[in-house]
Amino acid sequence: MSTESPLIIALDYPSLDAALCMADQLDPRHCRVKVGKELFTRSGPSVIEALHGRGFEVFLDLKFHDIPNTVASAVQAAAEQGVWMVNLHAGGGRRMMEAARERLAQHDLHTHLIAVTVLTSLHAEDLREVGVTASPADHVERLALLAQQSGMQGVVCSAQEAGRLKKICGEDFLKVTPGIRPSFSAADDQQRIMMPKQAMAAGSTHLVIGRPVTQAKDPIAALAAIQTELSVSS
Ligand SMILES: O=C(O)c1cc(=O)[nH]c(=O)n1[C@@H]1O[C@H](COP(=O)(O)O)[C@@H](O)[C@H]1O
Repeated sequence: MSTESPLIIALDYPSLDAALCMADQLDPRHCRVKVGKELFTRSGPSVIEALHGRGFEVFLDLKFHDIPNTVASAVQAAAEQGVWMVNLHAGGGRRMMEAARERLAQHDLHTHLIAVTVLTSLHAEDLREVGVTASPADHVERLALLAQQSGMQGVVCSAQEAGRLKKICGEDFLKVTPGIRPSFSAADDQQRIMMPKQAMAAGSTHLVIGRPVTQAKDPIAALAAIQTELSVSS
């Protein structure tokens, strides 16, 4: 089932049962879901099958980063499971991204392929420690341009960079933004954050939201509050 909603709920749970318990409270007409490293490592492809069976479009977030052939094969494996979106790290470089893109084309697979730029948990000092002297915004811009030239359909970035990327990469280039924090939630381990409505106004095309919903006392009330905030015009 396809949806117009920009919301992607991160099912960061330690078991298939816990993830499906949450999914069963969600409506695939109103959001997509994301399966990440913990859940996939524990449950394997069966979680994807179960979510597809419930009508959800799935973003498989395994952030591949390896030599070109290995990443291309992993992306193919993900796409063959019918996921809506899969990601890799732009830091893996042009040849890695091109190999993944070409592999999908060779097999006529239409999964959205996007590249992670600078993780939303990082700030300038973290980048300096790994030898990157550029600001997070400049490094995101550099990686996003490289991702676009390498045939990616978009990037994962923070909403703080979405406006700049809209100008330089265009509106159609996807800006999938985690680090979304409604007024009622804590930042947790995220550094470059923004509120949902502001993120959409800045140019995000999709909002990834995990703990503000999944760890809320009443997850469905939290999600409803976010949806209301998004639909109220300013
Ligand atoms: O690729 C991602 O989804 C991702 C990239 C990034 O830079 N930052 C980031 O938080 N994520 C993921 O987005 C989700 C954010 O979850 P919350 O911080 O709980 O809302 C987690 O599943 C992260 O793994």
